[in-house]
Amino acid sequence: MARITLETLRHAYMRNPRAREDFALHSVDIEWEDGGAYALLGPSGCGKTTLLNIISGLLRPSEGRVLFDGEDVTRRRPDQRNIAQVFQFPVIYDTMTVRENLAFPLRNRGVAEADIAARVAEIGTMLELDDMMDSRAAGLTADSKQKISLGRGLVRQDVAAILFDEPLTVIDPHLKWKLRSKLRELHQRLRVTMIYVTHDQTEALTFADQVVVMSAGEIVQLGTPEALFERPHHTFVGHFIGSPGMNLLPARVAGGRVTIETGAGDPGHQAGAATEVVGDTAIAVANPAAGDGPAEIGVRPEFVRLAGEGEPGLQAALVKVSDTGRHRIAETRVGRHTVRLLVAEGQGVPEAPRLVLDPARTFLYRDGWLAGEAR
Ligand SMILES: Nc1ncnc2c1ncn2[C@@H]1O[C@H](COP(=O)(O)OP(=O)(O)OP(=O)(O)O)[C@@H](O)[C@H]1O
Repeated sequence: MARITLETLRHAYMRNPRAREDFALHSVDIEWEDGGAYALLGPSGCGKTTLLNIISGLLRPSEGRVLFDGEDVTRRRPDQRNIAQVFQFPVIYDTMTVRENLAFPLRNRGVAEADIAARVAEIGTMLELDDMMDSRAAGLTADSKQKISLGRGLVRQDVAAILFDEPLTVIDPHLKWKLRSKLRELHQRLRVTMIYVTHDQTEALTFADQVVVMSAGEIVQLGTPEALFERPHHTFVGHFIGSPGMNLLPARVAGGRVTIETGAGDPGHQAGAATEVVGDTAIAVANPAAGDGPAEIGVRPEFVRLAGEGEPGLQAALVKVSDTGRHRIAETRVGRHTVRLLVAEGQGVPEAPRLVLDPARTFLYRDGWLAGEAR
């Protein structure tokens, strides 16, 4: 096992990259602790696979260094790095039995036969493959084949890390949940560094102790699932994590005072009388609002509530209330902007509600980043 450090990595697939958009990865700096369970989360095309392939050595970065326990491995080939990688689709030998497939990575490295037999049996049991150990892989379902792939990734005990690239894509939805919990349990037993790539927030949040969120070739936050929820470092994290995501409203800072720009006075604004917001509304935020200029306010629907009788609040207009099964969500307009909030079962929402944003959970963002926070 190893601590993996990525130092000022950049990668471009094209020759002579010039513009920022020519790079698939921009200046990635991160340290993966030895034995950690990480999820690498981000939308399609943000650079997750590129990052994973740089760690495993399938790809050499255009710039920067990869260190394992402080040792520079940037120029080492995959087979010299001791990394196990599980891909989206099964990589197995169809003509071999399940047992032979699982044993293969160990035989390849000259592990003693008695040790192979014990380890293969253990992994087979963990993945519930016991009753098919002597069947040929060719005849098995896609689910079972992918379980073998997972097993081949997990079977070696000497690896620096195991990398999973969307490994449950081909798995049936009900089995997906089970396997994800299984992987988490295996991590707790094996304590090997695991990096699990996904674009699915549920998958990331249930698997990992630490989630690395990527957007457009950049890491925008590394934190626990709670930290990503409670204090998003970037508006992208606020929006991408959570269902529904964070409310974002254009704002302005002047002399330390933060006001929401409701857009109510804009010529294009078609609000009815009840929705009209007169002027801009001062808002209390949790982080420093230093420096005048344009900004954004972010607050999650969980931290917006209806004002009580006579309590001041942000004037809004109700658009609709929907029930997702898990929550009731009220969608409102504040001037030109949408603000969603969670409302309790049976709680009435007036046509012209006033909204209170929890000042401890309302943040100011500048150019997308949480204001006043070190990156
Ligand atoms: N072999 C390649 N040649 C050229 N461009 C590539 C290559 N592989 C990836 N890219 C580009 O690099 C960027 C990052 O791709 P990457 O596959 O790393 O993203 P991803 O987050 O893993 O996406 P997905 O979830 O769709 O796999 C994308 O713009 C992609 O088009």
